[in-house]
Amino acid sequence: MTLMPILQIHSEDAADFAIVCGDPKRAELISKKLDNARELAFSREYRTFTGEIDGVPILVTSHGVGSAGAAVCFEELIRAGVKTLIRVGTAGSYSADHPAGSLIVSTAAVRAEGLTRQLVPDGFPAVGDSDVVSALYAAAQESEGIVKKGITVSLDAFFTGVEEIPHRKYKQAGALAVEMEIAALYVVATLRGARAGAIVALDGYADSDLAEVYDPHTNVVADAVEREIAAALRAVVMLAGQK
Ligand SMILES: O=P(O)(O)O[C@H]1O[C@H](CO)[C@@H](O)[C@H]1O
Ligand SMILES: O=c1cc[nH]c(=O)[nH]1
Repeated sequence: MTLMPILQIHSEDAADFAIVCGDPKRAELISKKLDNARELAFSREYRTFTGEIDGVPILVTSHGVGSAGAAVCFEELIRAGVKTLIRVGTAGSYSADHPAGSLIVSTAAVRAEGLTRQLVPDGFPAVGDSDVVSALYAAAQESEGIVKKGITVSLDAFFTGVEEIPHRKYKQAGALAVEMEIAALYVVATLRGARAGAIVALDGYADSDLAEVYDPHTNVVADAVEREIAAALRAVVMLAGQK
């Protein structure tokens, strides 16, 4: 039995599946959908619950905001024994075709952050596992509302400084939305031999042309978060059945 030094969970409590999300309160919300849910640890921004969905053991852990801290969470979950990680997050949209309340399943992420540059060479892709992405997309399509799958962008900066973030170019190249941790998740999972996927609920526009006041605390976003949680849990059950 090994204690993970930062998450403060023991390897004996690990499950094959983990859902990860930025917000500790969202981790608690997800835990309430599980059978036999129990809090394992709340260390720094990392809050971990254990439980079961349709008899499948699962962990839920919050990873905080930003790739560097999130990567610590992904690394320790994998070291503890987790084999499949699913991020359930929020993101800003690049298109009025998928406004706030829509869901995006991330097939791959643009590595527009600094953490993965310290892990792998330039040009190394941040790609989701095809089985996990397919299960998430199939599960999400069972829900109401707009669901798309495609490339997302992972940034370090949430608020801009004097440097321009090339949102327009990412959008013209085909990216659908922007958030902060999927690239780290996909690179860490690939490096460590785990598999990962991600689904995000859109909470507004990130594109400078479409930008609006950022307010992720609306009913539209809360409904979308509920739908993505349900989709992620359905995907876990589907993936567990494929073994
Ligand atoms: O809602 P979460 O999972 O935190 O995801 C998004 O929200 C945070 C920014 O508000 C960043 O962590 C970003 O990736
Ligand atoms: O990183 C993020 C997350 C949600 N919405 C955004 O616009 N950006």
